[in-house]
Formats: sequence, C-alpha cells, structure tokens
Amino acid sequence: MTIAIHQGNNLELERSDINIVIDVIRAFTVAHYAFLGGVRNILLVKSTDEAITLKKKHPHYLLAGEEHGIAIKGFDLSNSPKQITQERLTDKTLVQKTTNGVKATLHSLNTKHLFVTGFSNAKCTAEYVRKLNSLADKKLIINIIASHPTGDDDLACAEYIKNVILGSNTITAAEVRTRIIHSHVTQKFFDETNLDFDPEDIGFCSKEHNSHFIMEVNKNRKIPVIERKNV
Ligand SMILES: O=C(O)[C@H](CS(=O)(=O)O)OP(=O)(O)O
Ligand SMILES: [Mg+2]
Repeated sequence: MTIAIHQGNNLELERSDINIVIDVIRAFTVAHYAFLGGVRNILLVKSTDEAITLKKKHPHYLLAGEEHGIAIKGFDLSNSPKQITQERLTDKTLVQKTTNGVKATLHSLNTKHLFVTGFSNAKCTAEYVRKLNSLADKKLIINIIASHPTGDDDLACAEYIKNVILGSNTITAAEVRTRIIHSHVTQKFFDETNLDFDPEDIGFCSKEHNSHFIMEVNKNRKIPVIERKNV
C-alpha cells in the first residue's frame, strides 16, 4: 500500500482506493456521537443556504453545524458534540455544514471508499482500513486527510490512524490526546470570556469511544451521505 497524510479542506487529490477525512474538533466527533444516539444518516452540504433549502423540502431533517465555529441562525443544532448527546436522535436524518470536516469531505469524493472520523472513532476506522488492505489483491492507495489546514488535532489523529493501519508503534493514544488538548484550535474553548465555545466539547473530542461501527460516505447519492456501517 501507499499511505499519505495530507492537510487542508480544499485539496484536489488524485483518485485513490481509500480516503479517510479527519475532523476531531468537532464535525466528525459530532457525527460519531450522533450515530451513537441513533441517527439514521447524515447528509453533507457545502453551504448554509443549501441546508436551509433542504429543510424547507424536508422539515423533519435536523440541521447541524457552524460558521466560524458559531451556531447558525435557522439551524437546529450547533457543532457541539456535547449538545448532540442531549438530543433525541433515533432514526433522524441530520444535515451537516461545517468549515473544515464537511468541506474537506466534499473535496475528497474521488476515491472508492471514503471514511470520516474524529479521534473518538479513529482506532476502529483504522483497524477496518487495515483489514480492507489485508484482503486487497492489489497495492492500495490510501489518503488520510487532516481537514483543518493548520490544526495539530487532526494531524495527530492522522498520524495515529496511519500508525494503526501500518501496525507500527510510533504514536500512542495518550500522545494524540495531549496534542489535541494543546492544539491552537482548542484554545478558544478554554477562553472563559468566549461563551460561544463549551470547554466540555474538548472532553468528547479527545477521548476514544469504542463503538464497533465506522462512518462511510455514500457518494452515489445526489447529496453525499454518511452512513453507519457495523464492523
Ligand atoms: O466548529 C468547529 O469546531 C470548526 C470550526 S472552528 O475551526 O472551530 O472555527 O469546524 P469543523 O468543520 O468542525 O472543524
Ligand atoms: Mg475541525
């Protein structure tokens, strides 16, 4: 296999066998906890307008996400994993619009398998990709995309995932957790004067939560949709 780590939310990569898009703070931690809460699927859209238009057609959809990290007027939910755990989500369809994770995913469709994850589900995702690779009859091309252009949270998680896929021992979960907590992306959550960000979100984003499912993007729908796949 060839396995490469990239950083950014608008990369145009050559076709691959597997793309894994990482957003630790906070989009795909939100997605993971949404599935744990019983969500059926998560549509990914690139703009607030697209999300609002979808809601007009499908009033039962729940809109979740942020602009510049802040909750969006007209949306049902922000981009907070803590908030997601407090909602009744069984069989709901979520629509996600976020700055880094969702945007990077919509730029990463040129692949056979597309997975998304935060740190909470990173190990399970990486082990699944490791298995796919062991069953493949050719040399797979794998991209790991750390969606924040400069955030060490996503980069640390990317290194961890690569490490698990390769079966090497170069970075521990504890080291990833420390790098997430100290990344510059996290700092606004610990600013007591900034009430837009809840420090408890970082607890959700920086701990592993074994769940026995991965999040795969179905690219064959008009709107790409994250689906839960039990493993
Ligand atoms: O809301 C978030 O956590 C971020 C935006 S910011 O980097 O905090 O401003 O969006 P995401 O797409 O989840 O990285
Ligand atoms: Mg992020």
